[in-house]
Amino acid sequence: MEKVSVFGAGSWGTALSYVLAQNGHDLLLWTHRQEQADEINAHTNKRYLKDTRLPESLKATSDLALAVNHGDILVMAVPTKAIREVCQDIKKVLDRKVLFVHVSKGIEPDSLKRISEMIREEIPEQWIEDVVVLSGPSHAEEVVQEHPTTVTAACENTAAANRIQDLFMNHYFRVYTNTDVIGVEIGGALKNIIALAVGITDGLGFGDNAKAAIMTRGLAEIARLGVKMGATPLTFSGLTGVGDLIVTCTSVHSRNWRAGNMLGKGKSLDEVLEEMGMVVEGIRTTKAAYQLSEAYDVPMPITAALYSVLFDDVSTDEAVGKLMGRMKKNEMEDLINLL
Ligand SMILES: NC(=O)C1=CN([C@@H]2O[C@H](COP(=O)(O)OP(=O)(O)OC[C@H]3O[C@@H](n4cnc5c(N)ncnc54)[C@H](OP(=O)(O)O)[C@@H]3O)[C@@H](O)[C@H]2O)C=CC1
Ligand SMILES: O=C(CO)COP(=O)(O)O
Repeated sequence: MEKVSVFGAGSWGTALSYVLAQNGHDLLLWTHRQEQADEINAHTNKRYLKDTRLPESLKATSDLALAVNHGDILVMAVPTKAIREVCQDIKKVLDRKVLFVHVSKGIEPDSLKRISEMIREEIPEQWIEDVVVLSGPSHAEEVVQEHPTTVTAACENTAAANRIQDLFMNHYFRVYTNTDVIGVEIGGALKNIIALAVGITDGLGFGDNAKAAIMTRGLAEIARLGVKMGATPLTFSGLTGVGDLIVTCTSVHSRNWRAGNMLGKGKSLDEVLEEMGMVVEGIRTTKAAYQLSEAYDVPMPITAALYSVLFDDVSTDEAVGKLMGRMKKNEMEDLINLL
């Protein structure tokens, strides 16, 4: 049994706490809202997981110091834009080495940092045993129904990845390991952009041909950038690459797909965000990925088209027209450029 604290009691932090509590670990879930801690201690979190009865052993607190002092493993499950703020609060209390795990999917615009890099920037090195990324095709709503789910624990330190594999693994939650932290973080973050784009094409009334086109060419541009950043190409054919792309682009649970779908149906970005009430990571990540494509000089046409819709007021019809009218290409140009 491990002592674990999870920070962030939205859909994913709560679902992972469900798994950890069921696995018999000594778990404390931190939320920044006392009324939410009270609700979780009464075994529900209806805003995020409306039909789920949480295990009796899943305890929550809004006392951050209590949560920091409780865990030998600290799991960061807040949206990307809150990672630095929560780390800064954790740093004020932390006085010993702990293993960090993060489960969020995003890249910070402007700094262009991945989440593991942000954690390492905010927490003093002396208190970090290591940082493990847990990512893969996994909607919270299905995890708490105990439907079979597979994810990856990534860390260059295989002992740390193995420890997190053991922590989460059970009969419905299967965890693989990988040493390619860059590939796992880039795949997990950038698939949200492609899910937004697929949502748009579905909202526009296009069919499965368009969906397959965006998913396949989307994966090509994610891998093109990731490899240039130092990722292993094979990671993009794994759970955190094509696996997470499939789940996010085809599931009704996906907030990114749903947000894109509303955009495709003509709603404004503000209207969409108001209606969602949950994080849509792909929007900020589109900005970051667009900046990364410029910084690394990597063509990312789908990302650029989505960026123009979200931030430059280009209509979805015009963006589709531009993508379809690009100059002729060899499908294997990335491979050809490598040889
Ligand atoms: N949902 C899923 O199935 C999966 C999500 N993820 C990733 O996990 C991360 C979290 O997503 P998810 O749980 O779904 O998001 P939700 O929108 O469901 O919940 C976000 C949670 O974070 C809290 N929060 C926001 N800002 C702060 C802050 N500054 N300090 C403390 N708490 C804060 C929110 O609090 P409040 O309620 O007060 O707004 C809420 O509890 C994202 O990066 C997402 O991509 C990864 C895999 C699966
Ligand atoms: O990352 C996820 C599934 O693997 C969740 O995706 P959404 O944020 O689009 O719901």
